[in-house]
Amino acid sequence: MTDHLPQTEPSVQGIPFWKAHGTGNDFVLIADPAGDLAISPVMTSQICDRHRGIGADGLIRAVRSESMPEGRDVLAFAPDAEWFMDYRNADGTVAEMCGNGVRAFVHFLLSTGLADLAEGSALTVGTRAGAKKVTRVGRDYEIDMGPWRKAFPERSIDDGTDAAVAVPGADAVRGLSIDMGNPHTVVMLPAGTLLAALDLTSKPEVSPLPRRGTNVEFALLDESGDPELPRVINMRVYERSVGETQACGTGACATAAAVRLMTGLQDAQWTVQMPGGPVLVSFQKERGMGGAAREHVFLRGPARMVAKGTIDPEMWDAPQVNTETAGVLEGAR
Ligand SMILES: N[C@@H](CCC[C@H](N)C(=O)O)C(=O)O
Repeated sequence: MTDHLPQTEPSVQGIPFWKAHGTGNDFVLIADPAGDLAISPVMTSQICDRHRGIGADGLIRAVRSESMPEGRDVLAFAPDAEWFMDYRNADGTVAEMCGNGVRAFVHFLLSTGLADLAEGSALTVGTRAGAKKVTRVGRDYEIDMGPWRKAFPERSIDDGTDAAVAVPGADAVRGLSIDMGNPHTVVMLPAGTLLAALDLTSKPEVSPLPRRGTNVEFALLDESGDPELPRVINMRVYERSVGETQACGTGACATAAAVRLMTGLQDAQWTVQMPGGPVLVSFQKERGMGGAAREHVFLRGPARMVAKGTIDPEMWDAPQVNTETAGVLEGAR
């Protein structure tokens, strides 16, 4: 595969970027095959700013796995993981994994010619949560997200929950913390709750809080679905280091896993309906392993390209502070 993309060193030409989304969870993507770009947290938050930047829930840098230390760690056990998804949240912090992001990432690799993938074939990508196998299925992508696990296996109480969650204007509710490579706490709301009425303009308080913080999902089982189709869970999410987003892929997987645990329903397939659209979450026992078979979660959904452009050098090369207002304030002295 040739690196035919425009050079991405900071320069008078600016930095090429692409924008894509998966069920409304949107990302700025930058190709940096050799891992030359130093993208600071401040730079990331400026790019993701919806008023002063391009605007996105996260920034994804596509780096060849061999070109960064976390990528080389993945290559040690997944030698086919040529590309690494370097994922940053909108506030500039690094995240281990992003389910919608992986779909957008693979779609980006294909759209820009950095990778090829025939219908029905799979590509392995590196992430901070390990290698993920992604299969192209029509206009969708299906990711083997690996096994899920309870974040606090010793802590669940009788109702299957392990955490208290508080949102403004509502009584504290109970949740269950699930590790999908990144952290999640899932609250299953009682039937009849109006999901749209939840105030997710500020961060829900979670106690105990998983060590690396948590994404918080609010889930409502849809009892009115067609029995011939996968059961539907309606869900909203408050993402760690971002805020409310239209959709969260790892969150959808954590939600389906938690709802199965909390309800005892053992369905293998679930539709998780989020404000940005539905994804399909499936559970499958790992094949061919000795000992206890672990259960893998599969996430299927779309990814779409939106735009491509150039980050202007005025922004890219700017000092990493808000000089814009600093100048005005200086003049007022
Ligand atoms: N939207 C993502 C998750 C992105 C990372 C998350 N905010 C975190 O900090 O863990 C998804 O689709 O999974």
